[in-house]
Amino acid sequence: MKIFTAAQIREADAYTISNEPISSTSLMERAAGRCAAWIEDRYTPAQPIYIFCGKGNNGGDGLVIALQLLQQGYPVTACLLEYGSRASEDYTIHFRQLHQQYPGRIREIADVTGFPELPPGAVIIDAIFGTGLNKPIEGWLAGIVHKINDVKRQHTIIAVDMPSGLMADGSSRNMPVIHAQYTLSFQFYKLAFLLPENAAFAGQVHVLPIGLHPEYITQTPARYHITDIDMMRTIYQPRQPFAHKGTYGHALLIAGSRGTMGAAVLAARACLRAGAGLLTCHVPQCGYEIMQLGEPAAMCSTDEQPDFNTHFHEQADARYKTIGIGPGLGTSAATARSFEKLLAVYKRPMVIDADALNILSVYPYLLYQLPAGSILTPHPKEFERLFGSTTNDFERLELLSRQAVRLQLYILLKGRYTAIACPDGAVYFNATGNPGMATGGSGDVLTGILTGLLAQDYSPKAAILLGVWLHGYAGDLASAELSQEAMTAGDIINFMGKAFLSCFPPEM
Ligand SMILES: NC(=O)C1=CN([C@@H]2O[C@H](COP(=O)(O)OP(=O)(O)OC[C@H]3O[C@@H](n4cnc5c(N)ncnc54)[C@H](OP(=O)(O)O)[C@@H]3O)[C@@H](O)[C@H]2O)[C@@H](O)CC1
Ligand SMILES: Nc1ncnc2c1ncn2[C@@H]1O[C@H](COP(=O)(O)OP(=O)(O)O)[C@@H](O)[C@H]1O
Ligand SMILES: [K+]
Repeated sequence: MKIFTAAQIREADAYTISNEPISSTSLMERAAGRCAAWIEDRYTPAQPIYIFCGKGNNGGDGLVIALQLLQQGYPVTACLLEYGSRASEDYTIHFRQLHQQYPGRIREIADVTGFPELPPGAVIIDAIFGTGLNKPIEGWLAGIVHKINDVKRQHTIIAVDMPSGLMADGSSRNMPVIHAQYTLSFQFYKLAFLLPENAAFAGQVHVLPIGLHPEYITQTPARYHITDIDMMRTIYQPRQPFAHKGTYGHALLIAGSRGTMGAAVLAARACLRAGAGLLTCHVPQCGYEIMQLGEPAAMCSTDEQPDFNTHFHEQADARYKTIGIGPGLGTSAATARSFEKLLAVYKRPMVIDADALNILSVYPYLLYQLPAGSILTPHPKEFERLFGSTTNDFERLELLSRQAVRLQLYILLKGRYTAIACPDGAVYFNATGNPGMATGGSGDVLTGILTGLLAQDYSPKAAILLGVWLHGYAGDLASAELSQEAMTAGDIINFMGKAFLSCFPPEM
């Protein structure tokens, strides 16, 4: 699914209005009607509801929601914020209707002392600002935002289209922003919802389709995308009936050292669970039995060194469809030297994670020797070590994308919505996963999955989109059965089978 900027969303609205055609008032009624229906599905008509409206079209949505809920018998109070701006045309039209039909339900607020006394359990609807926000909220309006946030533990806050105060496409650091539990976003995600610095604002995002014109959506290029199951179904390749293990590639995993062999075992198990035909793991001598017992289906090659890997470059020949390197590897000088020699001989896209990334941050010239199309999988700290720090998440996203283009690599910045930056400048956010995956070893599992998919001849981009999706999906299945607290990285591997079956049900 494409993620459009606020300006593109305005264009999509305008395109729909002139090409569907539909009046702008009716489009607002359609959009706000979807919000009202969402609320009606969840709350009985006894539910007190306070709708805070700004004077633009987001406020207009609030008025339409008020009208519709009042017609259904909900005790709604429309709190209209009178901050001096001229009201939008559609706001004015719906204000007149509300004023005619329910004058007693309107409350005009002209400063912070006008903030209403809320009855226990009242639901707050935030329709103050949407995509039209073009500067931070200031003055007494900011006071209203703080008042709403002060009661967020006692009242559910539902934001219409966006939490007010949040910029759709830029940083809102240190600005007053509504802390919503739910955001009902029209037709698209906004980029701002997906970045960790905004974690407190949007809450659970529900994207409500409002019938914006499909022609605009397909014809307009977007730089950012969010993955979905339809995309996965175009990527996934079912196995062939006459396949043999050679069909699905031989992967080499270079991982582990004394004390971190678990990372290597997790990556190995995940690689096989992702479907690799054959897997060889290169481990230090101390890891031989651990690996053989930890994953009997993997073959094992041992290093000259007892405690860490130093001679893996001698292994890396054309037999291997791909290489995954890094989990638990260690960063000794001898390991780094072997990595450099590996890069001189091995030219297919590989997966580079954990300590292999840390080696790259100490020897950054190696970044230029990575095979084109290789995949780097940093978490935010590893990313910072590699590419430096930024002042906000939007700048970091820009840096991520710039580096992927400059180095012609795929770079995954891991997190709640893992950002997948491609060499062509596009960035995909992954939609699956949950905080149960914030547990040691989850990243090693991802490395294994990506290596396993590359071995099967998925292109790097396909392997990443599918692999990150399945990793998060398996994590979601694991958390549903085991809880976010009790699940471990190994459970993500254990649920890979159910993830495949549920995303790609086999044809009977
Ligand atoms: N037909 C359609 O297009 C549809 C639109 N829809 C809805 O419209 C929403 C976008 O509406 P919008 O463009 O009117 O912007 P909105 O967010 O209500 O702001 C209003 C104005 O406030 C001002 N302003 C900005 N920042 C400010 C600040 N900090 N403090 C004070 N004032 C500030 C600024 O005006 P300015 O001050 O620049 O003159 C801005 O223009 C969208 O999110 C969705 O909910 C849906 O109904 C679907 C159909
Ligand atoms: N809150 C979260 N929501 C979704 N996914 C998460 C969350 N926290 C962590 N993850 C995922 O778990 C993995 C953690 O990777 P990483 O930090 O490298 O772990 P480790 O180094 O312990 O293996 C990443 O793929 C990340 O996207
Ligand atoms: K809003």
